[in-house]
Amino acid sequence: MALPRRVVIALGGNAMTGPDGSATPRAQRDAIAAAARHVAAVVATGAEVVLTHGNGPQVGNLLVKNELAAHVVPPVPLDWNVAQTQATIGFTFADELDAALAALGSPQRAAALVTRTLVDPADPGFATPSKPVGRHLPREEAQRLIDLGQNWEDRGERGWRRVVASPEPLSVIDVPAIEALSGAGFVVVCAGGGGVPVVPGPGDGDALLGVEAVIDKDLTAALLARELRADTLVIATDVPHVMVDFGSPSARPLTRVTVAEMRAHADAGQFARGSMGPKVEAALRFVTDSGDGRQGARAVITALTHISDAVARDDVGTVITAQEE
Ligand SMILES: NC(=O)OP(=O)(O)O
Repeated sequence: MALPRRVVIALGGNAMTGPDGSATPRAQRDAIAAAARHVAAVVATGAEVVLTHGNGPQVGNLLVKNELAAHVVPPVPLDWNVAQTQATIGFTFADELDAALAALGSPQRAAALVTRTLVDPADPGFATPSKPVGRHLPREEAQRLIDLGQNWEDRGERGWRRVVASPEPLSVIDVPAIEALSGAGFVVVCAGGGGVPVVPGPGDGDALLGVEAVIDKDLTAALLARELRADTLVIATDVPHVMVDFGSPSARPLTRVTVAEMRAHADAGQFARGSMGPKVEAALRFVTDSGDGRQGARAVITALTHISDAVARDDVGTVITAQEE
């Protein structure tokens, strides 16, 4: 297998909290330091690396702070919260990536970019909140907040979680800046939390406007990878493989699958909405939409601890390709 030239890596917001879901600054810094070492190992393979990350736990916590302090200081809209999470996670990643790269003897350094993603103001995702954010709560506490007008849904064993509007990403506005930074040798941290959602201004030549939503970062990662003409999209999660028949005696890991096989599994309802579902959808979109004359675009879904092996080898994680190779 030829080593990829450009790799986009997507990390979940949960990978940047403590093992118990703790989102204290110390827990987030420690988790990001561990993740940065794995990302630096990918850089050491020689690929140009662009890193994007989630913000589900962090942006949900900012929402709570806004609401609790609303009688003291003016609350800010959700798109501002997304930008704030890009800044805090971005600078922490830049610090930790710089250290991890230096430890490997790499001269490369990181740069974090506040990034906007265009969405359609008429997207149905605004009317039907679906993106889980923030902490899990027991049903009784969630019900109290539902009674106050919030949207919460049952997320199974861990409890209930708030859901917010989540439109489809249409275009990553700042791709030219990402390309310039990457071309100058930086490991670029960008499009965090799926990007700050923006819509066109009301008139010709008007500035873009932020809108209150949180975009799914895996779907933005697929779009970003395609717009950057990456060879490989790596979606890091907490399991080594995507499973089918999960939780049943016939459960089995998927290793190498074609787009057609993976689409059939997805259509059969194998992957949970709000967890493995968007990762699989993102992988399918990237491989399908990258079929514009380039050979070998592939997506890998695997554990964070396996990402450098997944870039250098073709037998690690769940590998999705256009056709059997
Ligand atoms: N924005 C987003 O998808 O974040 P998570 O991956 O943390 O849920």
